[in-house]
Amino acid sequence: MIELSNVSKTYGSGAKAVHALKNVHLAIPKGAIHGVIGLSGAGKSTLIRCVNLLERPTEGSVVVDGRDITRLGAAELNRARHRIGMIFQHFNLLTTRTVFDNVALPLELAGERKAAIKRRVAPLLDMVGLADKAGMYPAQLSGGQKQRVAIARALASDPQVLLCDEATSALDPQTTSAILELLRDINVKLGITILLITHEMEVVKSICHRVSLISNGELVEDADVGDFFTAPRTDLGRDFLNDFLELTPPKELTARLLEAPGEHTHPVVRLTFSGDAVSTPLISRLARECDVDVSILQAKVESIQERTLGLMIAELLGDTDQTRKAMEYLKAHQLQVEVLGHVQRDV
Ligand SMILES: Nc1ncnc2c1ncn2[C@@H]1O[C@H](COP(=O)(O)OP(=O)(O)OP(=O)(O)O)[C@@H](O)[C@H]1O
Repeated sequence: MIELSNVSKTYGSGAKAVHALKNVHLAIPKGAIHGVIGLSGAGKSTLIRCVNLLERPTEGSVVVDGRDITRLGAAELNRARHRIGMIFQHFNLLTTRTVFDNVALPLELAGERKAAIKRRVAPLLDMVGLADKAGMYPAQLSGGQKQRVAIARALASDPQVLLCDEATSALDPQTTSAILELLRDINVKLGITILLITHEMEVVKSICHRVSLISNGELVEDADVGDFFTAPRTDLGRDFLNDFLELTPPKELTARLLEAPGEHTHPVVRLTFSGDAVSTPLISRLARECDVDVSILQAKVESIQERTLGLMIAELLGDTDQTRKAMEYLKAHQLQVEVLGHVQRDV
């Protein structure tokens, strides 16, 4: 449905050139919900704006529903854009128009008749749960209600694709989940393909099927959401995951962590396990089979889509041979083992 091939975007030129996107390839099938995550300035907004040509790529093609929209003339591009809805972090509603008139706007611009507009807007307001707010003005609405109006407006021209630019970033957690629920509903009921950009892993976890990670204008990961949350492939992916899961070693331990092992040190490890490993009593088996003690400092079990993910930070207490054997044992049982550092052993 959406296919970006070799897309690059450079702002400015010469010494002031900013390479916001570099050779991006991205394929999103019809009906998918795809998230793009990245740090501030990574290129998320530029990427999503290239999909409806709010930004024109410097290079590459953007194919939406089989047509390369970078090659369309002005009139054709305008028509193509009608089938690509977009919602924004700050809603972008017209303050002097009522809720009804905001939703009606794209239809008015398309030259629809009043009666047809009325027939179209009423069910849309119903769908987003604002049937009783048609005559109100944006200033009289909460943030969540404003975003619902923006969603109804984006759906007015019957789009095949909905682009969401940090659509929940200005909302509190409860309102965020209600809006995400609505987006999921729209995806299921109307079969609309959704591309969203966010810096919130919670958004990705809640509704996305796949996720891409963007860093300095490059897509560095592109994975099924379950895979990304259980086994990110890059350091940045792991940082996002650990921040989201809040699984960082306690401060007093970090202060004592040494980078390299010493004569009387033992390793502190972060263990990530999924699938069968979650329900297997691996830690007690590890203690028995490798003759080590395991001191658990933090542990957490998360449900991500249909999969369970376990995380743990632990000290492995034993001599060098025992702890090495313990790490091999864990890896052999499909756990990811990351050595966070080493702490001095009490002797
Ligand atoms: N119109 C512009 N002119 C020049 N540089 C720009 C322009 N828009 C974005 N940039 C630069 O391009 C890079 C990517 O910006 P972009 O807004 O796409 O990132 P982002 O990931 O969406 O960031 P944020 O999460 O902070 O919104 C940044 O270095 C930014 O400063």
